[in-house]
Amino acid sequence: MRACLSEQMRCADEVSIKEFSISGIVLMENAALGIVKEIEKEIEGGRLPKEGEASLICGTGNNGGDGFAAARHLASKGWRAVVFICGDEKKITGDALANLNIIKKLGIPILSMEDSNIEALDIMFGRSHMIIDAMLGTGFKGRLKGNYETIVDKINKQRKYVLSIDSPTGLNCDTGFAEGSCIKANKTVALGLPKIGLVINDGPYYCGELAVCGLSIPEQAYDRVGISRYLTDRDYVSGCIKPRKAHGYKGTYGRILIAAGSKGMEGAGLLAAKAALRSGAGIVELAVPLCSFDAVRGVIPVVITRGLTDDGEGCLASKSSGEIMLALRNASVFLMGPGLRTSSQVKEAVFDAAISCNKPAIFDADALNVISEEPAILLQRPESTIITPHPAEMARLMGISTGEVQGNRLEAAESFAKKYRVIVVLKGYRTIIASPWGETRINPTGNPGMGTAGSGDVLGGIIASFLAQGMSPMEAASCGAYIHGAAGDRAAEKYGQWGMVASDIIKYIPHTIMDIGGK
Ligand SMILES: NC(=O)C1=CN([C@@H]2O[C@H](COP(=O)(O)OP(=O)(O)OC[C@H]3O[C@@H](n4cnc5c(N)ncnc54)[C@H](OP(=O)(O)O)[C@@H]3O)[C@@H](O)[C@H]2O)[C@H](O)CC1
Ligand SMILES: [K+]
Repeated sequence: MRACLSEQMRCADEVSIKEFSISGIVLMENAALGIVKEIEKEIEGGRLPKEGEASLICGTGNNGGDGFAAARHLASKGWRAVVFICGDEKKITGDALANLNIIKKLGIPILSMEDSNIEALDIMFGRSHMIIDAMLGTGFKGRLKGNYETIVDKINKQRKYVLSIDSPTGLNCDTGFAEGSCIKANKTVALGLPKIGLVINDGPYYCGELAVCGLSIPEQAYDRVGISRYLTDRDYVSGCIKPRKAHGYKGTYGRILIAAGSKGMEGAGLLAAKAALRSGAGIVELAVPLCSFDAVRGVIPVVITRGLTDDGEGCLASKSSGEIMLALRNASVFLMGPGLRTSSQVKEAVFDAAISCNKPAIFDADALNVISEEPAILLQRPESTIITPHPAEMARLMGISTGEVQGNRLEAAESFAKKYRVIVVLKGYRTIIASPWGETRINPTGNPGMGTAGSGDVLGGIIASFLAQGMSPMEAASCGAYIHGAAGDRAAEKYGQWGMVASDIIKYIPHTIMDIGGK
């Protein structure tokens, strides 16, 4: 599913209205129907009573208009809807005014700043079973002004069920950060497309559950606006995980060469190798420095192992790149980096391999740490190269601080991907997958328990595996991040976020793939 900026949503709205003749009042009506449908799901799930009192807190823009229309539909379903208008009623125009006039005629109680003391809100909220936040949506900018901050704080204090229309009031829909007070919703119904700020940074925290109501805006409208950021969803992943061929054999599912490890860091390559096999790769060969060879040989019987010349100090020697190139002749995909450590010889080996390898490749961990000394080396690789940095590695690659990366995750990943013509998988909360051609995907799965040693090695293995099985690099990176996160979510259910370790993520890869439709 696509995700967009507020400005892009406004443009898509305009295209729908002007070019496809879907009038604004139709969009607003669809919004109201979609909101009520989501409320009905909450009733079915026992999170709301069948009928009760709903307080709809409406702003003077179209977000408020959605609230007026939703009040009408709720009233028709037996709810006692009470509307509170924040701000100057005279500012209400267009479709929002049309809906306000309807609810006035229907006799739905409407309170406004003029005839109601703001303190009366506490009594109103106290009686309510549900508070609907229809104050501000995509029109909100900066920090809450006027009475909004007080009202938002009052709503949050109530601890009632809160549903936000389009966006929690106070949240910047583009950045996913709130500069001041912000509604903490139980559910947010995004209209049209989810805005980027709802799915990154603090957005998911304020949104609660995220539902999307399409409003009948056609895909052509989004194409016209050029929206090329996506939230990876289950349907996308299950579409990429194709049934295995009846006549397939191990060679059909690719052969991966993993160059990894150093003395004492043998686990990294083993985790990547096992994750690759558990996600369907045909053959996996693990190449480690000779000094680590005995520690990996036979640990996973189904993994082929190979020793590479070491530097006598526990790491790869620079001349190992020739041996890597030999091994790569049989491979369809190359993964380099987990546990290599950094040294000038490792750097030479990585650079030689990066320049000489013409197979699809993934560079991870220490391979990225050495590449960060001269990132331009990536320009010598084919465009399909994937890099999987965590925020500190991304910061090193870009020569900025980790804080700067985390404050602008999307922009960091996208600008690096474009500049160095690689697919960037920026790990962390809501992993970003950015391509050189402008397509970006945000991954919704995963949990804080995945911040554990070896978790990134598992991700590298899964991506390599999907690549080896024929997915495009963008699909492999996006589906890899999704399956890794979803397997991590299962591991967290079983062991808890505190207790789970990287090998637990691997344990749940097969079930996660089966669940998504892979036989
Ligand atoms: N997605 C769609 O296709 C549809 C969306 N709809 C809904 O419309 C809103 C967007 O409506 P819009 O009127 O453009 O904007 P808002 O209602 O979100 O907000 C406008 C008001 O916001 C005030 N504002 C802005 N910044 C602040 C602030 N920092 N503090 C307080 N108030 C603020 C602004 O007031 P000014 O005094 O600054 O002018 C406006 O009054 C979208 O989110 C959907 O809910 C359609 O209904 C259907 C199609
Ligand atoms: K809102």
